[in-house]
Amino acid sequence: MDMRAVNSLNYEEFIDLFGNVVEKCPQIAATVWSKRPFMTTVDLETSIFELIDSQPQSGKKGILRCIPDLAGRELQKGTLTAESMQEQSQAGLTSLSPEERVNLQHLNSLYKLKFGFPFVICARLNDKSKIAQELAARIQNQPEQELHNAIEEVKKICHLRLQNIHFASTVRPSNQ
Ligand SMILES: NC(=O)N[C@H]1NC(=O)NC1=O
Repeated sequence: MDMRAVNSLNYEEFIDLFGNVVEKCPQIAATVWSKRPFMTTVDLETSIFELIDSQPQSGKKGILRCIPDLAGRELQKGTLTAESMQEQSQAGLTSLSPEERVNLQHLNSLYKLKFGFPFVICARLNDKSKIAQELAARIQNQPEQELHNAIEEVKKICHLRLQNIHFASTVRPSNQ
């Protein structure tokens, strides 16, 4: 990523580019814009992670509550963000058998009932069977441990989304 170009973006352009690196939380990009200049993508990522970590428990839960369920209502309705759609489809969640879908949705509901936020996992680093396994295992955790786990997954998703933006802006067709 050309950091000079990134650092010269006004806040509207910055939010356009980075507003969804944390799903449906453009306020995070809007806040870290004030931390410019960033030397590297890692520097930008560190600012985002520090902001997430500095949130009180209620703020962390708020971030998690903006994330759509895996194989949930928004996938069925076709209303996922482009990023989320790509991630869920890469993990095989768009081609579940009816039994797999019912199982995932059932566990998702139990998880939400217990913790008050959705089950979050970086879909691109897992596949549908690993996701179902992790969900069944993590639902056993204590609330504090699980809030920590879920936030760490948000950071993995954010890291990969930042990398996508990085490559989209640095890789050019070979004939240019
Ligand atoms: N609930 C949940 O984990 N959702 C997501 N994970 C991911 O990688 N993309 C998502 O939409």
